[in-house]
Amino acid sequence: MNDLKHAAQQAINFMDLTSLNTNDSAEKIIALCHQASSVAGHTAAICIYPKFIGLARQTLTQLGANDIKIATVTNFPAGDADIELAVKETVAAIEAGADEVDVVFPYRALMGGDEQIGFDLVKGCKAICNNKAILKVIIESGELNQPALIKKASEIAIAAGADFIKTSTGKVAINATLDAAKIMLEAIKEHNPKCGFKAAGGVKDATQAAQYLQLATRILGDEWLSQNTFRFGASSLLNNLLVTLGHDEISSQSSQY
Ligand SMILES: O=C[C@H](O)COP(=O)(O)O
Repeated sequence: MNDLKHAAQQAINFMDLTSLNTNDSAEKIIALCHQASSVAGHTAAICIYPKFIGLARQTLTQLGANDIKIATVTNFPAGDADIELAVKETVAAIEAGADEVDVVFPYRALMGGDEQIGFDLVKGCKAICNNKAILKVIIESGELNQPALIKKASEIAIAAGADFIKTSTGKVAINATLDAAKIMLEAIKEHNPKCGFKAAGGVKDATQAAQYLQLATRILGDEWLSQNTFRFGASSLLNNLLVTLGHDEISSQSSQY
């Protein structure tokens, strides 16, 4: 297998196949579950709105694909500084059966100089997730924009117990970038290499995916890289990876759903 194919295969295994659109429907989520159990292997997770968790669980069970985790989002996409609401949404997500919760860090509060609220919000959500779900913290690196703020948000999230730090919601102008990823991966290396990293938003092809994987390997080493520490959050990457691996495009595979 050449390097690009190897990266494509890894990226499938490390992917949170995502659908977080206002027009998501039962049919679309069922199709997403089918796509996630791809001919080239299962993705790590699907990432969907909380109201679809039950349907996704049922569908994945029918497919014999319960190894695919169900991730959902809270405090999303605004990243408000309302701890009570973020915790309440996280409680509801876990009660609905989420395996993984991607919570948006109150990044605008941090930009306004408040470092405490982000810590408290992440700590509050982590206390709910503990032993039941893993917590990914979306720092919204494209909005933070400045390297010092990206580093600070990463450090706060890690200190408050994040299982992963994640670049972006996919809903703002700038989503995952290699520059932001480098800062976040270095923060993980410095503060807690058990914390994972998720590049989300705008990762569209195997070449881009390979760049993120190489960066992570360069900073944290080959042994660090696994489904437990690295994810891509992506809605359209899978198709390109399948083609890279010599399979049919997913649109034709999923047209029956
Ligand atoms: O977390 C994942 C993103 O929302 C998906 O972004 P994308 O549509 O650019 O792949």
